[in-house]
Amino acid sequence: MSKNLKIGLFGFGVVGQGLLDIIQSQNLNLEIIKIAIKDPRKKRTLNKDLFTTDRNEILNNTEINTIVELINDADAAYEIVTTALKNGKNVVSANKKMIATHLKELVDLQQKHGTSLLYEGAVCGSIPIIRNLEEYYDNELFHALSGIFNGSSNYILSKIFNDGQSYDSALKEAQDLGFAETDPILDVGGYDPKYKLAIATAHAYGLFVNPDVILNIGIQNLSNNDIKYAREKNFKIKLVPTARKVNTKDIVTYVLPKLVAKDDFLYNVENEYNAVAVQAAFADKQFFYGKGAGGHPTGAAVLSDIAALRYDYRYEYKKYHSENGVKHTAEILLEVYLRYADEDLITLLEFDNISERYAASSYKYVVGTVKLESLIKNRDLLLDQSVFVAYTGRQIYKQEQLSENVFASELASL
Ligand SMILES: NC(=O)C1=CN([C@@H]2O[C@H](COP(=O)(O)OP(=O)(O)OC[C@H]3O[C@@H](n4cnc5c(N)ncnc54)[C@H](OP(=O)(O)O)[C@@H]3O)[C@@H](O)[C@H]2O)C=CC1
Ligand SMILES: N[C@@H](CC=O)C(=O)O
Repeated sequence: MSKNLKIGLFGFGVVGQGLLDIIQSQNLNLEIIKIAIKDPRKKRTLNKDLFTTDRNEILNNTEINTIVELINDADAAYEIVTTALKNGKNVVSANKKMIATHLKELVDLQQKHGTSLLYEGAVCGSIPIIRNLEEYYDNELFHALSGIFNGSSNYILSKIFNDGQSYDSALKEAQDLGFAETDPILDVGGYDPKYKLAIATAHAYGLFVNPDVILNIGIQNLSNNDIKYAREKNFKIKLVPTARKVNTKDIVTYVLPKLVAKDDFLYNVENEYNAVAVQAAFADKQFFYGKGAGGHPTGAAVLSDIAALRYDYRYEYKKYHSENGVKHTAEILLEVYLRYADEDLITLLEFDNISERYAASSYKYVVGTVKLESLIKNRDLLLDQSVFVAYTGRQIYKQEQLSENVFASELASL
């Protein structure tokens, strides 16, 4: 029998409103009892009696059995979600930063209190990737995932590459359309896709990676020279998170701008659309595509989670509980395009090999292979405005990795 859901909603912004629009357009067996917001002076589209600024009015209300958390404050979201789970309430959340940062604790809390936390809307908006990773793919056979996990930065890059728009005006549009985070450096700096990557990695491999150890380089330093370089070689630039097994136990993760060629799955993913390309042993490549930001697409994913709670659905984290011995590594060589100003950076990064070099007074770049560990070690220098890094898509394997047949086939993929 399906449960009658009595909902306490936190947040009535882009996603909260989007969810309400969808709920109001359908005849669903659920009821929103109360909505918590932050600013009591804001004009609302619903009766003011439905709103509160006191979170305990919802968290301590015994009639409410389901919390839907859609606020833009990760610390407050953590307090709300953990209290709700401890109080025996099931939770749906779209807060990727909060979930990625506290995932292990949130899994333990669900187990301890017999409650369920679902978060499909937190990763790639409307694309049902978490339930697919959780239910469909076996760990041994899952090789890699990558894609476009951030609608705002993809919107900006699309406007730049397709319409010749400026970075600043495209960012402003992404903000006006409700795609961007409150602080847009989370989007353009690659933090938001990093949180999403950490969550996806947990469901793909059973590996919980602290987002702080994942390298994220964003598009905030993109210059006209970088755009010209990419255009001349018929590439587009996309911001691409990747998680990949480099042998049977080691998993590498990173978020980097990528030079994307016409035959890449991601080349035609534009605007706020997201995509996830998956590589598994026998299924080979698969591709998920859909809107990754915006009130209605994200609201649709949130509603799908709410509906799943009616039937007591919960993530079982089977790969994590199987203790499969997978671990995180940064021991990998990547080929990158690097624009720079200071020659010392080239020395510090200890390039393994440089295949292309250009130096004029106002524009210098190299293309070469570098250890991911070196990029991580020098991350602060890579964030300087004079620097832009983009992955070319070539990953160089060590001889022992190549000798494991099953992974050698991945050389030219994802
Ligand atoms: N926008 C998008 O496309 C997507 C967003 N997300 C995630 O969904 C969440 C919500 O995003 P979005 O709707 O865009 O954000 P908005 O900024 O549009 O709305 C945030 C809402 O949270 C409320 N709020 C903030 N702090 C508190 C608090 N302490 N207690 C109660 N309410 C609070 C605000 O109240 P008030 O109205 O009073 O200001 C507002 O209603 C974020 O975690 C975001 O990362 C996920 C996928 C896509
Ligand atoms: N700011 C995010 C919103 C959805 O997660 C994005 O742009 O993708």
